[in-house]
Amino acid sequence: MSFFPTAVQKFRKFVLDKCSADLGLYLVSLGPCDDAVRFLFPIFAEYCLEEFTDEMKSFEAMISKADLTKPHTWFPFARAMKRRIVYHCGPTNSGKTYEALQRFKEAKKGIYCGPLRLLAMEVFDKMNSHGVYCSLLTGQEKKRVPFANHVACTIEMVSVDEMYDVAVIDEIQMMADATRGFAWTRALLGVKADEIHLCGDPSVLDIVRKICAETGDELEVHHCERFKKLEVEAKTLLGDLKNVKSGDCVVAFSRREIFEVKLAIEKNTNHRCCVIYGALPPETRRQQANLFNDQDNEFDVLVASDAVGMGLNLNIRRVVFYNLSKYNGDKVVPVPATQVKQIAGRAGRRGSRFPVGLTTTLQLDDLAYLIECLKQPFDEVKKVGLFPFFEQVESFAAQLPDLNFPKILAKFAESCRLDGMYFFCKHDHIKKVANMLEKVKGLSLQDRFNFCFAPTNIRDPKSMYHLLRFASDYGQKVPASIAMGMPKGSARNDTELLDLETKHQVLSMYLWLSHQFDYESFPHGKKAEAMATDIADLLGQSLTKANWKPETRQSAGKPKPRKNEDGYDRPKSLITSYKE
Ligand SMILES: Nc1ncnc2c1ncn2[C@@H]1O[C@H](COP(=O)(O)OP(=O)(O)OP(=O)(O)O)[C@@H](O)[C@H]1O
Ligand SMILES: [Mg+2]
Repeated sequence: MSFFPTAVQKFRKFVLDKCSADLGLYLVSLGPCDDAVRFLFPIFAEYCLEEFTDEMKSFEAMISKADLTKPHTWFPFARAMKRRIVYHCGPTNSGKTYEALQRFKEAKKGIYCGPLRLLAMEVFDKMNSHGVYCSLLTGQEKKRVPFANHVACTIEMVSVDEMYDVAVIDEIQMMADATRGFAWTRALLGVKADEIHLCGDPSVLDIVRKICAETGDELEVHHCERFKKLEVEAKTLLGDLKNVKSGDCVVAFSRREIFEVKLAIEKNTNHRCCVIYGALPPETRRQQANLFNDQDNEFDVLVASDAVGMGLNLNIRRVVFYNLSKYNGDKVVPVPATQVKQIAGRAGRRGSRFPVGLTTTLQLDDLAYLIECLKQPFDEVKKVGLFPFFEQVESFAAQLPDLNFPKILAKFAESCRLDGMYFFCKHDHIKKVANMLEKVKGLSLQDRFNFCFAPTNIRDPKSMYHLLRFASDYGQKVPASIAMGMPKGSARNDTELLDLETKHQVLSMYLWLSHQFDYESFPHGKKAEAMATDIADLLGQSLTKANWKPETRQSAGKPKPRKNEDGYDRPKSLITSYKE
């Protein structure tokens, strides 16, 4: 409340003038404490209602517009339906998605939604190969298959207007995700399907039960067990990557370490390594996964980040943790147990040549933590994520005509009211983009809101530069060009590989914008799609032959340090542990 400081000042004067000596002594005896607040606050509120009637009315109007309580009432149509919810609950690799997809396949009209484009593509391919016409809908791709009554989409693209017989919401535990959780909460509360199949671990089972009690939906739980137990290999690799074996997936938690591990394994053993990490486009991750799964080639080891934790069908015999700590944006912390379990659980896959899964660590010292993580029960989630729709932000903004978009968002987050089961999702990405676009003219509030959801790597200056350029063109009603050349060939060093990653990212953003906004503003969608496919191929070729020292995005492009006598600058941490 902007009048709060004045109100406090006037109220203090009012109390000093009016209160009796005894009351004064009582207040002094209380001192600054909760009891004093409990005693004075109701008087202060009444005082404000008397003295600041208009201000209080507009404050009340503003707060009422930032009301995120009772989110289940936002979807009256879904509330009017009798929805049957089946929760396929279990650890990774326990057949949850498989079971749900059986019902999806049998449905007359069905929707599948998952956290990654990769998962949506996987279901799209699987259904069409089984003769079930299925369209694909992600922020970047819209593949409409004629006569299709099924659609596979990413969670953010779920329609809460379309009617379905069966809906599958995969990885439902992501409702608790600090940043994206709201997308799953919205899907669960709003999807109009008679039968909804949730797939996930037990961590959100209790809160789903509570939500169903509020929505009046019927809930059935199917507990799924791993087809084969995951076993820990206690002997570890004793710190030596020479002990890596065919079918291993070595997991490292930074892009640099991934390339160092690949370099070390290919230098010191006969194994060749595929590579999978988050900055890679889905097509390239799939290409690397197929290369690894294919037995008839020398690429029989996979080196991957936590991106391997979800979505890819990988025939992994053993997950080897190179280390169990990761940089969380400001410091290096132990990898959370839930993530360790998710990743370790990728080992052993029913129907693959490695049905029994093994997991271990490179270093003996890490083994105890791995075992501790695997033993840890799923911590019960107490709150799930929410984030306002544009309409809610718009009606809130109408109360604060002088504030710009970033300040409106901040005020909304500060003022909004939530029920106990929900939290306001973190939105650093949105804040950063909103602030950057402040200087762009010609954008409506809705344009700004929509641009904030574009898939951008906010830590990559080049990616942010292109987003700013696209938004500026849009604001000036100039058709946005791609303004990016095709690389001549695959990468010869890490700087060029990073550049390919960024280029693909920018094209993927252009595609997303071309679907989000109108064709006239982003007319080169087809060209962007073709370039993205070619770059994904170049990335796949580059990864297969990558044998260079990794850079970081910040250092990439800076003059390379002097080469030493044997012709290349040694990667610091890993190679030094091997005698040349
Ligand atoms: N009843 C079954 N018959 C044959 N194959 C199955 C069956 N259930 C699961 N599978 C196969 O086992 C593998 C793991 O199944 P699925 O992907 O459904 O597990 P999940 O619990 O969803 O795993 P994740 O947690 O990793 O998503 C898949 O390759 C799937 O095709
Ligand atoms: Mg699954």
